[in-house]
Amino acid sequence: MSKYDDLFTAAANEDSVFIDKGALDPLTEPDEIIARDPKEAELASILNGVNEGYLPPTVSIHGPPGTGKTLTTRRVCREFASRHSDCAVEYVNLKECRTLFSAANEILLEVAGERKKAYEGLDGIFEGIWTTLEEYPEYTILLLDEVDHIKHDSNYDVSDFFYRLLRGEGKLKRDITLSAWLISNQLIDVDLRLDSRVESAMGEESVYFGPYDMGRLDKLLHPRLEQGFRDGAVPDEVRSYGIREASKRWGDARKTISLFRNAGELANERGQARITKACIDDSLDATNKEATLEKLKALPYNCLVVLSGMAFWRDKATGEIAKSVTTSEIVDATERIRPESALGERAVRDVLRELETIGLVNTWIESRGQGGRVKKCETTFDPEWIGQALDQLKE
Ligand SMILES: Nc1ncnc2c1ncn2[C@@H]1O[C@H](COP(=O)(O)OP(=O)(O)OP(=O)(O)O)[C@@H](O)[C@H]1O
Repeated sequence: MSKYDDLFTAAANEDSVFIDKGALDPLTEPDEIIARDPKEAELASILNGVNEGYLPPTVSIHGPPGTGKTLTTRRVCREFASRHSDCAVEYVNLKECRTLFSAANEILLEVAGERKKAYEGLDGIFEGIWTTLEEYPEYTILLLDEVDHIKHDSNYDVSDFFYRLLRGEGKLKRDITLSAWLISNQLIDVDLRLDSRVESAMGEESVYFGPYDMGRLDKLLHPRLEQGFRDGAVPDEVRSYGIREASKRWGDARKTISLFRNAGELANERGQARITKACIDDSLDATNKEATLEKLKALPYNCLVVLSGMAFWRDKATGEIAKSVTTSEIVDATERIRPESALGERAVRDVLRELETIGLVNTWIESRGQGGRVKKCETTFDPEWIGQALDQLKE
């Protein structure tokens, strides 16, 4: 026997709680969309416009993460297009696009299979898009996913980008019918502060995907748990407990699927034939931490500077990171940690407002008698994770 035979024998787990772990990967496309019939009907009714000679210029598909926006919208649109030769659907995810130029180039790549060079500018890219779409069926639906990730950059303005997409000269000249479906966590015209000329060019249509309640999460998880786990590995009361906690905390299908997979891994590590409530509890903490670290790592630079400033001060007695700090303490800390990117009081307040909106920080005003009033803040998660997120970003 080679050392690898021993290695693989030791790694094999005859008593694993899993029989098909792939079923517990949220990236695995399910055969069926579950518990979203009303949303599928709303989307179908908008699509039916093709039969009536009209598609809205934009449709906003919004709602919190993991609520099935992408899965449902893509599936329903594709099924529709496969039944209507006068309709084409293209899907582009804008998550990794750092500039508006690269976002437009992603769209061009999807429709034409090529990218333009920087010197051709947005004009060149949009010209390429319209020339290609001229050859397309009468109606084109462009699904733009994670559209809230695009931001103003030093060369172009988001409103300008959308104006070209909706009312570009090349498009109007060729009489192209394009319906842009904007998938995001926020209502896009509010989030991106689009100007009024763009707002008036956008459609009114919007479809909201709310968080999943317990009943829906249960239905959604049922086939995955059946397929993923051995018979009896997830006792009924543990399954209900996990689903109840997941719906209370997140209402997010992706996180709930991961919750059960992590809990199964913990049961295996602990040599248990079944998942217990303790595995769910530990997995809830781990899933929460994982999700928060992901959120932190995706934040803009100034947000990370402010959070580092919050985690700078230590409690003298315990040595732990101070639970709450004032805005001037944050300003002071940013000067000490990163003098080159230190932030003033006003900038810190703006960033704190942003962090509070996305649920990472709580702020309040504290009265100090004669000393006046100060704004205080604390993180909604363990502040030690800030350092961990920064370390992961350096890796
Ligand atoms: N109704 C559903 N039926 C079956 N599986 C679902 C359903 N909703 C979500 N899922 C599962 O959860 C995963 C995440 O869903 P999806 O990507 O559509 O969410 P989203 O709302 O677009 O999330 P985000 O805003 O984070 O992009 C899907 O890949 C799928 O595995």
